[in-house]
Amino acid sequence: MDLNLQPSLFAGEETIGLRPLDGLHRTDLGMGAWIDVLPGWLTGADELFDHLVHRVPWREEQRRMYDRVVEVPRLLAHYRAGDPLPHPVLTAARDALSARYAEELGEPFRTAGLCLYRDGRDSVAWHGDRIGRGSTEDTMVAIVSVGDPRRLALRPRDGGGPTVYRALGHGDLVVMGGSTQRTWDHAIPKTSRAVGPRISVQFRPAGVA
Ligand SMILES: O=C(O)CCC(=O)C(=O)O
Ligand SMILES: [Fe+2]
Repeated sequence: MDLNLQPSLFAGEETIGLRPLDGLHRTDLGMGAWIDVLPGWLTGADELFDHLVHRVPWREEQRRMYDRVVEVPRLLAHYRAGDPLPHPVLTAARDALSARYAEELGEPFRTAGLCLYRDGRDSVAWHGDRIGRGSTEDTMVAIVSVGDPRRLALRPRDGGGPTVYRALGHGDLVVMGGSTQRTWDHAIPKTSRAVGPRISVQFRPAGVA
């Protein structure tokens, strides 16, 4: 794969693992929506990036846009409930998140979607994860990011209020919860800055997409 992979300063030095979830910080977005953020949850993020970029069976996807078929500007991989994940730390992350949010979520995280943004031209347009139950029910989508940070943008669907940004990469965790998927949209905007690749891993409960 032709990726602009920067050699890491710390390559091979940090063990891939998880820090405690204690430092999670919640931001109330209003309308029952919130995000929890924990920078640097994952240690050895550069090593994990390297592993995932080479081991995951990345797919290109096309999408029909009116009368045209367009390339989705990022690479994708999807793991259904029960599928083995591409690194044991992702299984540990999913289980730690399920335990942490058990009471509030009422069910475990089950599926994992992986996205690879090769450079600043890769992106995802404004959307909510509303293909499944997220359109009608409160739910959660937890995202672990490795590689160069990209901005996750969130804005209320009704047009009221300013856009919220969080730069995510290098092992950061964000959890979108409550009504976020149906009352807010999110996006990874394109950027003209010179950025290296980023991989995001999204954990969702069954029936949320
Ligand atoms: O890359 C990200 O952090 C967000 C991806 C996303 O919103 C999605 O795949 O639904
Ligand atoms: Fe999304």
